[in-house]
This record gives sequence, C-alpha cells and structure tokens, in this order.
Amino acid sequence: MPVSAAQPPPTQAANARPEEVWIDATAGVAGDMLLGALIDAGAGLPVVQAAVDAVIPGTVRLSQATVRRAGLRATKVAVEPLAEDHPHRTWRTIKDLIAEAGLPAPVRDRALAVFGRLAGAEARVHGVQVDEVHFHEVGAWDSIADVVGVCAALHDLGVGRLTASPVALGSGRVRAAHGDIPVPVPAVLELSAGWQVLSGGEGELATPTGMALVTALAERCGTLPAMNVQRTGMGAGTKDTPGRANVVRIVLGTPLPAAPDSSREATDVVLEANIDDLDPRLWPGVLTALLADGASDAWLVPILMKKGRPAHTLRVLAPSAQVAVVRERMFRETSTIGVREWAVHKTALERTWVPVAVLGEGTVPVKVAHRGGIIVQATPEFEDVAALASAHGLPVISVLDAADAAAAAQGLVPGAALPSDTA
Ligand SMILES: O=C([S-])c1cc(C(=O)S)c[n+]([C@@H]2O[C@H](COP(=O)(O)O)[C@@H](O)[C@H]2O)c1
Ligand code: NI
Repeated sequence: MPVSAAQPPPTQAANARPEEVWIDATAGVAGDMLLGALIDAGAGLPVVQAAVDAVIPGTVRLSQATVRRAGLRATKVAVEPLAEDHPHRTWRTIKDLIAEAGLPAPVRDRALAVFGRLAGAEARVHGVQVDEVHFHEVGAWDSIADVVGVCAALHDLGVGRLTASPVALGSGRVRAAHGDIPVPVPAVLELSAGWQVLSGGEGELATPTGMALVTALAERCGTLPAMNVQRTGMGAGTKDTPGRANVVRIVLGTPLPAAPDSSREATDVVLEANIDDLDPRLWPGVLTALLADGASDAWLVPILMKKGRPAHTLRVLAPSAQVAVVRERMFRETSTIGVREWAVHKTALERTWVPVAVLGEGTVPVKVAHRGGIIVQATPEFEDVAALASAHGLPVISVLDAADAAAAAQGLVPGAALPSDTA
C-alpha cells in the first residue's frame, strides 16, 4: 500500500556533500533496492533516468513510490520497459554501450567495474569466455538500469568512499533462465568470494546484480564506520515479508576525524610465523599465492631464531575479510605449525587509475594517490609498463621513462590538484 513520505526535510548539515556511504545489506540486496535507497536519501530520479537513457535510449522508464515493508517506510523504484522487444546482450555489447554513452567518468568507471564483475561471475558459472557472457534475464535492460542508475545516483549525491555490511543471501530455490536453481543462486555465490555473508531468511534475498554492486563498489565489509551522519535512505524490494523488512538501508555522512590510535577501528590483520625448515625455493611461490589470495602485502624478514637457527619471519598484511583464506594458505603451503595474528589499523590514501598514452604504442595506467584533492604520488603500474615493453620489443626503462613523462604532461604530479574527471 503506498504511504506518504515520513522523512524530515534535509537540514543544512544534511545538504553538505557526503564523503562516505555505508550500505546495510543485512536483509539482502538487489539492484532496485539499492537504487531505491539512494533515491530515498536524496539522489535525483531525473539525473538517474538521464544516465540510463544515455546508455539504452528510450528503453526503460524509472519511477519511484513510497511503500511499506513489514511496517517500515521505504522507496521502491520500478523499472518498466518502454518496448516489448528485449534482446539478450553480451558483456562485450554492454561494455561498448556504457563506454560510449558520454557518462561522467566516475559513473562510467563504476558501472564498468560492476558489470565487469557480474560478467566475470557469469563466465565462471557457465564456463564461457567473459566477452561472450549473455545476460539472460530479461535481455539485461533492467540490470543496466540498476547498475548505471546506482552509479549515477552515487555521483549525484557526491559520494566518495563506500563500505558495506555482510550480505544476507536467503535460502530455498528460484526459477531463473536456467530452470529451477538453489539459493544462493550460482552467480551470487561466485560474487560472494572475499565477502562476509549471512545465511537464513526465506527466498532469494541477494540477486546477482545487487551482489555485484555491493562487492564491486564497497571497499570494505564491516560495521557502520564512525561518521557524522547526514542522511539515510531505505530502499524496498518487491516482496513484503511480514516480520522481516525487505529493505536495503544506506547511511551517508562525513568520516569522523581520526581517533587516538588506541581507539581506532582495526581494518586489517597481520599474520606471521617464524619458519626455519622450508625449502627456500618455495618462498617466491608462497608470497605470490598469498597476494593472489587477497593479502595487501606479504614479505620475509631474515631472523636468527631459537636454538641459534637462521630462519625467516613470514609476515602477511591482509584485510579482515581475507584472513581465513590467508591463514589457510600459510598452513597449506609452508611448514609452519602455528600462526600469530593481530588486528591493525591501516591508513591508505585514496587512489585512482588514469590511463596515459605511451610512445604511440598503447596506454599504461598511472596509479594516482591523493589526499584532500591534491596528488601525493603518481606512479605508472610497473607490470603494465613491462608488458607493453615486452609486446613491442622495447627496453622497459624507455617505456617507464615515457610513461612518467606522459603522466607529468597530463598534470599528474605530486602537489597538483587531482583532475576533476578522475575524482
Ligand atoms: O542474469 C543474470 S546475471 C543471472 C544469473 C543467475 C545465476 O545464478 S547464473 C541468476 N539470475 C537470476 O535472475 C533473477 C534476476 O537477477 P538480477 O541480478 O538481474 O536481479 C534473479 O532471480 C537471479 O537469481 C540472473
Ligand atoms: Ni547465469
């Protein structure tokens, strides 16, 4: 039943641009729920419609309504087709549509990242090449509307950093293009790798599009970060389940100034072990595997350990969500019979990647670390430099010098303002 909006008008503080968003997906998440929550928090539906129209002109109409879910008021976004014909689109087609739509760079890049993650999961589930993935449900127009719409809404609200809660996946079975499949559906399970999830709850609580949005856009899985709250938003799912509100909540605000060290929230974990009996030829492979598992860094410190034995401390820095996988790798691939762990707070500068053209042979991404809108470091990604050099038979040092010069020519130098289209 439609109900009237109960949200108070925004205060002056609530109108300031929020730097941070936390997504509460503990009741599940779907693309339309997240979009509803962002519209509920103040993103403009016309802005969202314009972004979607730029990608798939004249294909869908978005509308919003205020509804109740288990007694809670929330915004429901509906995506209606304007034409009867819904072609199956491949990831290759969708990538081109998004890339060529003239969207603001942050909207385009976020939308490509989300769809790329969704396409990667579908490719693994169905055993096909990623470019050939078909978005088999309703020809992909509703997924495009959800993904592009959410990214446009985030841009409209001026959101920088996103974090999110663990995601409730649900239970049971659903009917999809593949027939009758178990919940969590295969694409959702694939997208859950590296994220914290909750079981329980009836039905399909998280859809592939919702899960791709959360895991591609949020930097970290965890509880509500310390912030000055400005606005909140409630987005409704389709079903109304009594006793369990089918909603996504979002909280927008500005981060609190850094607290004293002792009270800062731990974001990462250091795991370590002293090892004196591993064949040294195995170490490079161990370090590589730990990084592939999602560790932020893994390194060896030469030590003289008990009984006067020359040995190494293997030390690994990992985001909290990756700790179990990293610990398992340490036990499986080294000779250690114990692992020590402690929580740490890592302070990481914001970073973004800007492609620069190099020697007329291709592009290399430059990692730009920034703080308060000012560039602190700009470094061409070495692996990409080395790959370009190898592909064109050039010395790595020449490509590296050319990439540094190209970055400087684009104004990507320490102390310069971050270009507005890369923020
Ligand atoms: O279309 C896609 S990407 C898709 C893949 C799968 C697999 O598990 S494989 C399942 N589904 C089902 O389609 C509907 C709609 O999903 P959205 O992500 O578009 O909201 C839902 O029931 C999915 O489980 C879709
Ligand atoms: Ni599928």
